[in-house]
Amino acid sequence: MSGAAPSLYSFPDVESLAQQLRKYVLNHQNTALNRHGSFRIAVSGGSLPHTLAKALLAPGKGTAEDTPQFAKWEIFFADERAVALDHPDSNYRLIKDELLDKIPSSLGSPTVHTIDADHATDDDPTELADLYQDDLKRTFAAKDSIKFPVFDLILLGVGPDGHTCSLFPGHPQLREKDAWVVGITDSPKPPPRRITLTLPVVSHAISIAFVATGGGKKDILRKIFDTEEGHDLPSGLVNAEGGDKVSWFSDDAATENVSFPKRATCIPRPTNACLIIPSAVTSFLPVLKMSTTHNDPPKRAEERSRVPLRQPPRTTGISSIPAPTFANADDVANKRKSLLPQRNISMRARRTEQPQGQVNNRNINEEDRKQLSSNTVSTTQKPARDPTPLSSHRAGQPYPQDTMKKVPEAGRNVSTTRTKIDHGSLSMRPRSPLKSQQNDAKVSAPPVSPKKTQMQRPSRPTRSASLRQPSASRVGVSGEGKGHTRHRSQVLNSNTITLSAGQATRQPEKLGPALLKPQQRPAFNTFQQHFSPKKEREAVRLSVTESNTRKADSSIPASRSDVAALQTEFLQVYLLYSSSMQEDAEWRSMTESKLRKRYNKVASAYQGLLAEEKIAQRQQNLKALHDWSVDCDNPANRLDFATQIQSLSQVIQEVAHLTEADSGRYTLVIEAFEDWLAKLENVRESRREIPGFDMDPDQVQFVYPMDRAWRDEVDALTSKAEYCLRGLQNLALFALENSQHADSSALMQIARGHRDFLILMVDELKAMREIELEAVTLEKAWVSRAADQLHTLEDEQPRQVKPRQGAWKSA
Ligand SMILES: O=C1O[C@H](COP(=O)(O)O)[C@@H](O)[C@H](O)[C@H]1O
Repeated sequence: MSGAAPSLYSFPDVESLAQQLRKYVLNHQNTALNRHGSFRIAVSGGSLPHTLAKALLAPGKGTAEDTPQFAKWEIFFADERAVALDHPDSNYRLIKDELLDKIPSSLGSPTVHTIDADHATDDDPTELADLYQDDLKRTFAAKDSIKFPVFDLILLGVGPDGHTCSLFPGHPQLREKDAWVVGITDSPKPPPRRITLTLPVVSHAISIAFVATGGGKKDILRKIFDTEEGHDLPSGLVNAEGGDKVSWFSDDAATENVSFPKRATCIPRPTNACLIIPSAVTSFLPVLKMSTTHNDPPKRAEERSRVPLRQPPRTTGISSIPAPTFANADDVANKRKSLLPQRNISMRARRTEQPQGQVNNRNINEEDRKQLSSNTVSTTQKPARDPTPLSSHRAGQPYPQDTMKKVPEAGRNVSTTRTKIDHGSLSMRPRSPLKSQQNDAKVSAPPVSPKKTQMQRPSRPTRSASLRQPSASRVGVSGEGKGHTRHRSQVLNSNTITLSAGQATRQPEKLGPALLKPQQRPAFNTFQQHFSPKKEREAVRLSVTESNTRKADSSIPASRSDVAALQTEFLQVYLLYSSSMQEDAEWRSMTESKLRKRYNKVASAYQGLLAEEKIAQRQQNLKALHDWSVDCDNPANRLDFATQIQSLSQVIQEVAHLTEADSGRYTLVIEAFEDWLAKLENVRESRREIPGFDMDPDQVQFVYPMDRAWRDEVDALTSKAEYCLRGLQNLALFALENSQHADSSALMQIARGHRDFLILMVDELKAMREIELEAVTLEKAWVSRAADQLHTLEDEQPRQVKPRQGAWKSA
């Protein structure tokens, strides 16, 4: 159980939902392709295919990120009805009609994993489920045993009863802990026989998305998200198990009754936090230890280590080196244990005995294996673990004639991609685990599943030259004095020896006895080459006694073996770097998601408080209004309730007009006064700088009084404000000022706010008038003093020029 909550997205309509779903799916596609080169998705039936088709077939932006790369898709079914593939109830047929048949050829064809058509109508769907599980194993556990497959994305629907996949409320299959796929015969929704992925498989997916639209889903969504009961429903269990890996894409009609916090936009989860490795590097990158997802619940760490790692490239050459997929010794030990799902014995009691053909197949495989061993693996040979003819087939490509047969067509000319397994042919299809164990007891042949430990290792001479191990004769052929660092497993210690070609001599202190017989050096395996933990390294110093080819450029590695070793170094550094990058990205995304959750929690708590506050405020207002109206009935009040309300509303309106920014009358008189005050300050400042009356008379500045219009306007506004104030103060409402309800009501606060504002307005208007009068008086005094001083001066030193008449005289 993850503990974190799923995301519930609610969009106004299916169109906007489809847009976001497209982004979400393609985001997962791109991440998956970067991680392992294919996109492994499971889809449901019901209403989902229609919405999915709307999302994926819509014209995109034309960018690579916004383009479905169907050729790299592996489509599985989250559940399937046990009916023929062309039956109207078939989920395959549904997705085929809605989506597959409509994919433009330019986007490629997905590989679609259908149920086995031959068993689709069996009375008991157990075999059908097992065969589908086998198909999953071929994709997810081709190389290694794993506990559960890890889908890149599972798209689910939800029924009105809360079922998802074909997991129905209260059904015993909900408790399945080991099997990947189970059959049911008693589905409450027709048809009764079905197969379905199990709950642990669903919850192991990297991401899980439900698509639920329309008013028909509103009750079940409310139940799932808002009630205790909903947590036990199959879809509620997916929420609980998947936690924040789960996203719900719904429309407003479906979420109408849900109180659980909804989101209106889908923020794509940073699933592409993984390092994007250039394809040039991945082509020879031995393994990228991939954390399946940063969302895996921590308690599954042990399981996580078993999930399939990066798929090996399918080409040979340097990329054909078998990639070890276990990071440590424990894992290697684990590898020997079967982690494949073990079906509960009682459930399997009904199963028929393993047909004899299975044993034959094993013999054939064994023969085949021997033949493979005797062959030299060429650089163009397919790796032994590559899909056999039984592996899934790409839509649109021809099927191998001998290993499949066409599935009946559902009205259109589309062939299914399910391969038909011919038990008489060379079959590597692993049986279900229990069967395998039973057969292992009967047959001494090795298990059919091509486990890596049993696989033919490509013979060294044919491996790509660039990664070929240095042969004894090549060890010494290194750059002149340019030994490079190697892992100890690569370095052959010896006393000084002259190599067979007589070309290089090792320094005695660097070489151990092992090099005395360099040819007996244990065969180097590719696991060591790439995965030996970095050991203490020593530079191999070579004293080259003869070099006919390396003189030109000592910076170029001496031989292919040097190149191989350098590549190894590079890859190890690269792996270290990439894993630290990935850890960092995972940490960031985890922190981000924690923060987001915390933020959402606070935000939704705040929203809740606001809503409560609103309700409380409304009640207080109603109460205050009521009390006010009651008070108005008091004969002491001259005005009736209606008149008082009107009077309050007039005041509110008047104040709003007067104070309007830029054009309100009160605003304008204030602005004019502030300008005048600024000039007054300037004049005073200039007089402070040149004290007394020493100033050149032409430079003298004077303070002019405000004009008459301004004074009249101030007086008029003062009267208006006083009038409004009187109107307000006459309201009976203020008699309730100390009453418990009315006092804190918005109504009272508004009335009180206006009253206080008007009081301040009157005060301010009066203050402006007084300041202006005082300033003018002071100015007159200053001018008269200046005039007196001038006369005195003139009497003492008669001047030629009489001072100009002061402008103040005109004031
Ligand atoms: O029977 C099924 O129903 C569910 C829900 O279908 P919907 O039409 O209500 O969306 C579906 O997810 C499942 O695949 C299908 O088999």
